Amino acid sequence: MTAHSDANTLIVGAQGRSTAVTLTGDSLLVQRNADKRWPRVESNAYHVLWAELKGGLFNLSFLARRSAESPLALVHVSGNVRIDALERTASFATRLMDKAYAGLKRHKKLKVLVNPKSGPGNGIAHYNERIEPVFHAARCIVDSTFTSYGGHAQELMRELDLDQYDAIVVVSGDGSIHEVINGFAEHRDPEQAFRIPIAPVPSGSGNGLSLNILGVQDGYDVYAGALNAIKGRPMHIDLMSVTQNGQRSFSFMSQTVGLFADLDLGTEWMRCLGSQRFVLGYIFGILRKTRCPVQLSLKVVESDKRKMAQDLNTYRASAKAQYAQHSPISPSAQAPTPWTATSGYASTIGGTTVNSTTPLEPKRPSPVSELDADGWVTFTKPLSYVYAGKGPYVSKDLMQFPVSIPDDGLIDVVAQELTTRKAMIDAMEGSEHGDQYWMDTQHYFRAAAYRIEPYKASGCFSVDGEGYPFASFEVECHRGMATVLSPYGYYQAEFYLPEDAPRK
Ligand SMILES: Nc1ncnc2c1ncn2[C@@H]1O[C@H](COP(=O)(O)OP(=O)(O)OP(=O)(O)O)[C@@H](O)[C@H]1O
Repeated sequence: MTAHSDANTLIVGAQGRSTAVTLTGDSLLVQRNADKRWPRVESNAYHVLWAELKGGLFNLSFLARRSAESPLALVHVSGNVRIDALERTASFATRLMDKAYAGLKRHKKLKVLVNPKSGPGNGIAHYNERIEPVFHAARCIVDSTFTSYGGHAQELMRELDLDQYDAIVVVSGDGSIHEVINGFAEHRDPEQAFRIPIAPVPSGSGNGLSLNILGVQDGYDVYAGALNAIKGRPMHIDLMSVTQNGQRSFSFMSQTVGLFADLDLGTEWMRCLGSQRFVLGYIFGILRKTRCPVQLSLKVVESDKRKMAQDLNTYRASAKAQYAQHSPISPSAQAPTPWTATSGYASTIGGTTVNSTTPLEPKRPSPVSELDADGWVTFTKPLSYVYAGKGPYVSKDLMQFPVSIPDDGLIDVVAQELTTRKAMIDAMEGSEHGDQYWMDTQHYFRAAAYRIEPYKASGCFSVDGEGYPFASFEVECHRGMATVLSPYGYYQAEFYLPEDAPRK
């Protein structure tokens, strides 16, 4: 063992089997000379779940990676402390805990919902074997429910006792998150319910929210999701309300008709394949090359792709700075081009800046009609699909909304023109990085609202991956309405202007 006993290092355990724990700034190094498989474990204070001296025994639990690309693993260290080292050990544990929970609550009260049927059906095993041990190590107070049927999570959230919990942890895919927000919306005090943060722990097929919050490396890692439930800070996100046949429901991630709805809802029988089912469904859909039988109308706020990418980077820089100071992310402070119902809107369509009172003068042939008296335009080209939502990833293979901002009060609406099979196959290349965003046939709008009117009776309509009737609907955005926990304070997805992109 190379560690020596200085102010930053604690040595515990019997000689020959001792463990040295070194805390330098926020970095944690654990050296275990008796552990031949993983003798040197590097981590940091954020990943520390608990450290304490109890009955002459030092205990430390934390998450760590074997290498930069590895998933997280749960590590427990414990060792006897000599009587003459008790005081020093106690103060080391206190210092480590103060760093580990700087600005954060300890002993969080968590309501955990586990969907046993999500994705390949691993929810219960994930929970028992990996997630619950993390909450136990962090001394959280946990109240867990394994959902028994579709709609169960929504019922529970509708009746939730709001004073009882610090966060709602959802061990599932996006369908159960959809239920949680709709349960909150039906609560007798919805405003208060939506202030309780939601922490997704991925065990579904798409896990879009988890990917957006934790990033691609950690978005499928249940340890990272569990840690975020303990250590993440509240981040406000917009919700979208979908009104159809006089009924309103809420969506946190996406609404889609055409190719992507067909592949999402039409591949339920391939659930055991995890996210691979979406890739197969996409290929089947391209081969069929069906026109999406709807009319799309929008209240456009922005459609200049370069400007939207620049806005994203401005937003991220500001969110990073704000989060670094441990301040909660405020919905009003950072979003560019805020839209309010009373101010009208400024927008760029086809590269020309317009506002709600000036007629459109596009430089390129515009893909939309002229503004009507109420500020709506209609998309005029034949469609392959419409995909609208918030948050860059809808699954690990598809960054559908690369420039999305969590709380700008605007919906990102993608209208994909019907184009050649080759172009659609080519669009798969780099779609995990959002490269399809730059396709000329992919029209991308930031909209305050949009409307879909089918002109055929049959088709698929998916909201957050759940099937809805194929009938007219309208979507509005509700700024910063829900709260999630986040380790970063912004969607964890990199997206660049083509000239700024790092070489792959
Ligand atoms: N015990 C249960 N039996 C059957 N269905 C359930 C049960 N518990 C929850 N559900 C339903 O399972 C549906 C799918 O769950 P979920 O979205 O979590 O997984 P997924 O579809 O695999 O993931 P993703 O949405 O990320 O692709 C939800 O709509 C939920 O209503």
